[in-house]
Amino acid sequence: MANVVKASNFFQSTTFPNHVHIPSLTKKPIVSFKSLNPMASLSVSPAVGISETFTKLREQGKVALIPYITAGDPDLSTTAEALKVLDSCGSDIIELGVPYSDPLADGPVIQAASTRALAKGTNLESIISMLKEVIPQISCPVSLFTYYNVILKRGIGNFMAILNDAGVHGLVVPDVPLEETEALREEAAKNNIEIVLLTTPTTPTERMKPIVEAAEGFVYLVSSVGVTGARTSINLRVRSLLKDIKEVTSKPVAVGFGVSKPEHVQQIAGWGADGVIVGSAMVKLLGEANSPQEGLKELEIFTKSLKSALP
Ligand SMILES: O=P(O)(O)OC[C@@H](O)[C@@H](O)c1c[nH]c2ccccc12
Repeated sequence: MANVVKASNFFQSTTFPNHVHIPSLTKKPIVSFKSLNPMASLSVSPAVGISETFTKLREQGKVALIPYITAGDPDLSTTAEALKVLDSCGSDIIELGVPYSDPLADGPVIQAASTRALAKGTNLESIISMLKEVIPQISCPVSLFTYYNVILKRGIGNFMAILNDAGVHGLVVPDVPLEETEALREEAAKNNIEIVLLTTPTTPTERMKPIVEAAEGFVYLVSSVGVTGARTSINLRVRSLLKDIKEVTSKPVAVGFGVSKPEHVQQIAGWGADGVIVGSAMVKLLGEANSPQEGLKELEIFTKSLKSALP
């Protein structure tokens, strides 16, 4: 695995990896999801978009719980069930990661999850096939999470149309250079998709401002330098970083990286964040359990513990 660059350099990079490893893509969906759940025909009211979700939460004085899981780990049918569990446990937005062979900004937990998912043949096509079945059954919006090359490989317009057709509402692309986000936003807007952008503790103010200005849905504040992965404590600088960002925008700001305990989400909410993103801690429960059923049960218990710690 390529040596992982510091996320701070990573996010400010104006170039992205010039080596491109794209897993071999199988064209047919891995599993048909119709048979999995006899209730599959049931659908809930269509989810509203990312911005609307935050508007509603603000009116209720609530803070968004935003889990991240890697699609296809331990397998896509478990991912389908995990999305429903996360939704039923009160997640407000779900970040679903497309596994990638060179996840430079990811720590060992998500890197391992991506490797397992790719080994199972997971690709964008099989993920989209699963989402077309599951999204009508959940009430919270889904935001896809992918590295830039997955988009470029298919063409930006085609990629956005694929997401729109599946009912995806948001998109997070951690390695897209700010200078290239306009092309993404243009095609995304045609497909009712909001492009979330990230800022970090080492992003200079003069760069944070255009990022915040261009961000749609919410601003993703990366809490600490380095890669994704549960931390024992949250960087205390997040408090002042939130203040700095909120001085230049009224857009919602959600904090991610390292969040792994109810006291973390409580602390971040207390600092004025509009949302909290939890990834590795969720991915670990699902991907490293003795069985998919056990992983789903632990995910449910953990998600409920985080939700109850949020206003
Ligand atoms: O895993 P953590 O430390 O809880 O952080 C959220 C993170 O997983 C998710 O938002 C994410 C997954 N891969 C990324 C790459 C870059 C930025 C963010 C991410």
